[in-house]
Amino acid sequence: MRQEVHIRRGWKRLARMAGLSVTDRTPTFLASLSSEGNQEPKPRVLVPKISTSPDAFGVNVTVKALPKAGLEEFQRAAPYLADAWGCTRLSVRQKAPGTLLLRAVRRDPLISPTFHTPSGQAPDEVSVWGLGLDEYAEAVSIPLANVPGVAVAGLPGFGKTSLINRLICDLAPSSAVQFAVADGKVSEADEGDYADLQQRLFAFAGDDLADANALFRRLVELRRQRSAAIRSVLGVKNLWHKGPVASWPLTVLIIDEAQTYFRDHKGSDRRTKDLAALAAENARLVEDLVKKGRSVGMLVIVATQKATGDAIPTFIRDVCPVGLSFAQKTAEASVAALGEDIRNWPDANPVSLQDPRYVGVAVMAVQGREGFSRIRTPYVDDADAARIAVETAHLTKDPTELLTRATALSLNKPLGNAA
Ligand SMILES: Nc1ncnc2c1ncn2[C@@H]1O[C@H](COP(=O)(O)OP(=O)(O)OP(=O)(O)O)[C@@H](O)[C@H]1O
Repeated sequence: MRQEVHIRRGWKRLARMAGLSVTDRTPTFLASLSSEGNQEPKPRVLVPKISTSPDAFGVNVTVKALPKAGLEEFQRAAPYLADAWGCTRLSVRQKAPGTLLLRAVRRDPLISPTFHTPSGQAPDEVSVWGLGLDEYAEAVSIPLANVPGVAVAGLPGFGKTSLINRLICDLAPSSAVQFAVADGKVSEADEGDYADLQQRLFAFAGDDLADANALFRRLVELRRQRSAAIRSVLGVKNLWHKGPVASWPLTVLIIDEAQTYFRDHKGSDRRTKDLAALAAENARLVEDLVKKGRSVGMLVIVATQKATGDAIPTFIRDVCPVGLSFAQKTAEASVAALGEDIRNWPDANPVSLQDPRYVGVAVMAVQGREGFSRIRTPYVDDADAARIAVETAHLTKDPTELLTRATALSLNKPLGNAA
C-alpha cells in the first residue's frame, strides 16, 4: 500500500522534524575504542524503530518507544504526523510496555456505510454485542455479562432499530438467549420493525399500556422466581459465573419507543388517570428489572428518540450501565443520553452527527478508553432478519416455563447434589 511505503521511507526524517528523535551523547563501548586521540565520538541521533501493517482503512504503525520519545511525545506530535502521512485521523496508544501503536486512518470509517449479514451460526459467546467499527476502524463491542441495562437514544431514522436487529440476529441462533419486545410504535406484532423477527420472540407487546404492563409484570415475576431459585438450580449466586444456557437463557427485553410506556399523562378524567397509573407502574417494573436482573441473566434494552427524563424516567436511565446515542438535536439530549462528560468531548458529541452521512453512527463511552468513541454500526437487511427468525424459530422458549422445568429437575436431584 502506497501510504505504508510513504510512512516507512520518510520515517527517519519525519521523526527528527517532529521532535521524536533522541540524542545519545554517551559513546558506545565500541565507539570509544575506535575514537582517535582526544577526539570525542559524535553523539548519536536515535529514531524510534517502527514496523507497519496496512488494512482497508489505513496503516497500523508499531513503535518501539525511546526515553523522551514515548506515549506523551507521540500524542503531542499526532496532528503533525497525521498531516505528513495524509490521514484523516491518527490515534496513539500504548500497545505493551515500551511499545506504542499508531493508527493512521486514511479512509474515514465513519462515513463508509457497512452491511452485516448474520451468519445464522450460534456465536461462541452470547455475552458480546458486536457494534461495529470506531473512527480508527477498530472493532467495538459491548460486553453483556453483568450488564442489566442498555439505553439507546437517537433521532428517528438514524439506526437504532438496525443496531438492535443485529443483536437479535447474531444471538438468535443460540438456545441460551430468549427475546421479548415491547414496541411503542405499533399495535400488533406483525406490524413495524420487529414483524420479521416475530417467530424468535417469546413475547410481544405493542403500544397498549396495559399489554406492556402485563409483559413487564410477567418478566418481573420471572426475575423474582429466578432470584429465589438460582442457587438451588445453578449452584451459583450469579448466572455470569457460569454463563447462560438453554435451560436458563439470557432473557433480553427490548423496549423500543420507550417513551410510549413511561410518559406522564396529565388530566383529571378517568381514562387519563388510568394511563398515568399504568405509566408509573411500567416505570417501576422496568426499574426493578434493571436494578435486580443483572445476576439472574435479565437484560433490558431501552430505545428512545430522546433520553431526557420525560421519555425515560431518570431512575431507569441512570441505572443502565451502558448508554449510546445516534444523532441528537440538542446538547441537552446528548447529555441525557451519555452523561455530563460528553460536554468535554465536543468532537464526539452526537449533535454533530445530524447529517445523512452519519446515519448508522453512534457515540458511546467504551470501557477502558478515555472520552467517547464514534462507532459506524452496520445495516442489517430486513430480509436477513426474517431468514434468521425462520431458521431459529424452533429455539423460541418461554423462560418462565424453562425455569419451572429446571426447578422441578433440581428438586428431584439427590440431596447434596442440588447444586
Ligand atoms: N447502520 C446503518 N447504516 C446505513 N444505513 C442505515 C443504518 N441503519 C439504518 N439505516 C438506514 O436508515 C433507515 C432507518 O433506520 P432505523 O429504522 O434503524 O432507524 P431508527 O433510528 O430505528 O428510526 P425510528 O426511531 O424511526 O425507528 C433504514 O431504513 C436504513 O435505510
